[in-house]
Amino acid sequence: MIGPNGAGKSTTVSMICGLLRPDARQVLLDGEVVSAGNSSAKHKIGLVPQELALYDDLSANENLKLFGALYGLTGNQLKTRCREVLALVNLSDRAADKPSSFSGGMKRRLNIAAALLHDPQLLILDEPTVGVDPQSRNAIFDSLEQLKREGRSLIYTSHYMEEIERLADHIVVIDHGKVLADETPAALHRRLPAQAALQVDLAQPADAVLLEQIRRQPGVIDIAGKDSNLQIGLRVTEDALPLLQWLTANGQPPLHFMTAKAKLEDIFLGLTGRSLRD
Ligand SMILES: Nc1ncnc2c1ncn2[C@@H]1O[C@H](COP(=O)(O)OP(=O)(O)OP(=O)(O)O)[C@@H](O)[C@H]1O
Repeated sequence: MIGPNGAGKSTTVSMICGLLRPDARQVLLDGEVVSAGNSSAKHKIGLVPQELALYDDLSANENLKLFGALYGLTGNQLKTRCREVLALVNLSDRAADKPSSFSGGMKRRLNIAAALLHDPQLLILDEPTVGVDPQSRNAIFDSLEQLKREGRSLIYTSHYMEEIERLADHIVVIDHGKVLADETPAALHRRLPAQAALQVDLAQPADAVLLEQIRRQPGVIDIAGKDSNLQIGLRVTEDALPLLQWLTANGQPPLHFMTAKAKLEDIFLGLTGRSLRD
């Protein structure tokens, strides 16, 4: 789920977890209504809240034991689960240390471990990478990808399209409490008029006549850049080869070229607008 600041992501997460009652309709999990009073449905959910929920005076393992006990785990089962979730988030060697000595990324990973103790079917993560460095972000994503491979469902909120693109099989874009798109990444991508970009360096600067000729070639949506360095928006990647052949045949063989898939970020900005949010 992606949306700018204040879009309603955390509110939606609170409703899915039964922490907030929707004004209309209801949340169903496996056909069961999720509500404050339905602990069987809530037991199937693991929540990683936006705010860290850890006790600084307890070690990582003691924190997990406490959360596990709240879910009704005891004895060997509790011990085993603590060990398993610490391994999943790569914190086994820091089990005896207190979160106060952890980096932001390690605290986030411990928070994820806490949400997994009771082996939930559905893991909900509310912007779990806020304030973490790229290394920790990558480690978090490795763990989440492993959970996906194990068949667990994830609901992940973010305002970074690159995170959503890496993880999601289905993307929901929300803003001002409304769903703006609800589809697969491929379907969302198809909404872009130019789904590919071709960057070319020509031997000589392109004049107005050449630019107009390029603009009329099949698949060309728009042209940016200037002189001999052009960025050409193409309908699909397959339009690149005929265009490169046409340039060569018309005395402008590209010195360098590169194709790239257009970014879903543009769709996100197109749907939610470019104005700043507070
Ligand atoms: N469907 C809705 N209808 C009306 N108000 C809503 C709705 N969803 C959220 N809000 C209100 O919008 C505000 C921001 O919501 P929320 O904190 O859920 O946004 P967010 O997307 O999680 O933002 P951030 O990225 O900054 O954490 C809150 O005051 C919330 O009560």
